[in-house]
Amino acid sequence: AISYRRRPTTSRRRRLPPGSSGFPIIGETLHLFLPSTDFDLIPFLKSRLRRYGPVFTTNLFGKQIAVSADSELNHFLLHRDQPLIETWHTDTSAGLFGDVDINLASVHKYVRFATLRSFGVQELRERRLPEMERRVHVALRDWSERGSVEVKYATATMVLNYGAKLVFGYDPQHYSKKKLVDLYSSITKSLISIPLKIPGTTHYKCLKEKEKAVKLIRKEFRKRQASFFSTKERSKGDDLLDHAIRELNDGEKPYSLSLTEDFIVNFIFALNFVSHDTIANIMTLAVKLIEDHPLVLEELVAEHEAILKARESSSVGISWDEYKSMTFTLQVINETLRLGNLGPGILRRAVQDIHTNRYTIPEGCGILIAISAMHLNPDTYKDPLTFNPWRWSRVSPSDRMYKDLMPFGWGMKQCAGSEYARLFVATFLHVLVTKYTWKRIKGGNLRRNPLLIFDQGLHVKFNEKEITQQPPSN
Ligand code: HEM
Repeated sequence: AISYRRRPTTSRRRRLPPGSSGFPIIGETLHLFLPSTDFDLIPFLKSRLRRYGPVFTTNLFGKQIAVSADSELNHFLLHRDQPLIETWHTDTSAGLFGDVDINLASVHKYVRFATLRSFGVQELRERRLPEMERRVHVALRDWSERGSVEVKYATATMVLNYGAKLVFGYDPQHYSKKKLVDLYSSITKSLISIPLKIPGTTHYKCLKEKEKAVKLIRKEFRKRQASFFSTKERSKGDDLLDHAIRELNDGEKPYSLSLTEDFIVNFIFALNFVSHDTIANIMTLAVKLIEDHPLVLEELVAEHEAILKARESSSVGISWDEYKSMTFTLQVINETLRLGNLGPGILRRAVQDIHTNRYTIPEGCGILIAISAMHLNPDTYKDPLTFNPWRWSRVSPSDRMYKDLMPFGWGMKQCAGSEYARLFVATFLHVLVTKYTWKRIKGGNLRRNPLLIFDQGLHVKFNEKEITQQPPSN
C-alpha cells in the first residue's frame, strides 16, 4: 500500500517516479497523438504503464508530468485537493477557458453553486424533466424524417440548445448568424492543438470562434443589464444569467466573489461547452454500442416498455421515480462512461512536494490522474474492452469496480453536472428504444487524439416504430 508523509524519509529523499522525458522541449508530446484502436487506451499510456508501472513521469507540452493510474494515489490526491494540488490546464485549454480561474476558492464555490442552481438534483427533480423529455421527442421525430443523421452533431445540437437556454435563454431561432452549436463544434476540434496564435493554425481559428460565441453571450448580457436598470419591475427570470445579473447589481458578492461582466460572460461560455459536448459524446457512443449489442437493446426495450405499461394513464412523461428505477439503463450508462473515456484523465499540478513511501512528486510538476487507465484496468474490470452492462448488476458502492469508476472525477471538484448528464442520457434512451429503431449507414469508427472523436462521424437512419394495435379488451 502507498503511504503519504509530510516530509521525505531520508533514505528516499525526492525519488521521482520512473519515466523518460523524450526530446528537448517537446518531450514525449507527439506520442500522445498516436491513435488508439477503438476503445483501447492510447498506445503512449499503455506502453509506459507496462514499462514503468502505475505511476511514471514524462514530459508533455514542455512540462514535467507525473502520470498516475494508481487507484489509491488518485483517490488520495482528489480527496485532498488544495493545498496539495490545484487544477491545471494545458496552454491550449487555458487560452480557451483560462478567464475563469477555478483554483480561486471563491470562483470555485460560485461556479459550483451557480451550476447546481440550474442543473442540480433539486431542479431536475422538480422542474426540468418534462421539458427535457419534450425536446428529446421533438429531436428524434425530426431525425426520423431525415434520410440519415450524424449523431454526434445532432445530439450536440439538442443538448446545447437546451443547456444554453437554461444558462442564458438561448433560442437558435432568434439568431440568424452562425449557430452556437457550429461555433462550439469548431472549438472542440482544436481542444488539443499546439497553442500558436498565428493566423491559419487550428488554435487561431478556434480562438476566433470563441470570440464569436463570447460576443453573442455578451450581447445578451448587455441587453439584460440595460433592462435591469430601465424597467421598474424586478425581472423574475431565473436562468443562470438572470441570477448572476441580480447578484452583480445588488453587489451581493456571493462567496466573497466580486462578479464582473467579463467573468459572467466567460463562465457562461465555458459552461455551455462542458455541459453539451460531453453528453453528446456519451449519447453517440450509446447509440453505437447498443446497436452493436442486440441483447443489450432487447433488455433496454423490456425495461422501458415495462415502465410505460406500469405508468398511470394520467401521467404524461417520465417521473423522477421512474428514472431512478431504470436499473439496466443506468448500468448501460455506467458501462458507456467506463469505456468511453472522453479524455485520458484529469490534469492537476502539485502545489507542494508530495511524498509517498515510494516517490516524491515535486512541487510544480503536472499530474495526470489517468482515469482512462483505471477504467480499463483488467485487475478491476474483467475483459475491460468488452461492453458488458451486466457487470454492474449487484455491484455495491464499496466495491473497487464502483470506486474506480470516476468519469465525473471524484472528491471536492467532482462534476457538478453529473446527475443532469445521466438524466439526459436516460431520457434519450427511454424515448429512443420505445419509439424508434435505428440502423448505421456509415462511420462509427473511434479514434483518440487523445480526446475521443468519431473519425467519419456516426451516420444513422432513425425510423419511428410501427405501433402495433392492441386488440380491444372485452
Ligand atoms: C458525460 C458528461 C460529463 C462528464 C464525463 C464530465 C466530466 C467532468 C469531470 C471529470 C470533472 C472534474 C474535473 C476535475 O476534477 O478537475 C467535471 C467537472 C465539472 N463539470 Fe462535468 N462532465 C460532464 C457533464 C457536465 C455537465 C452536463 C455540466 C453542467 C451542466 C458539467 C459541469 C461541470 C462543472 C461546473 C465542473 C467543475 C466542478 C468543480 O470544480 O467543482 N459537466 N466534469
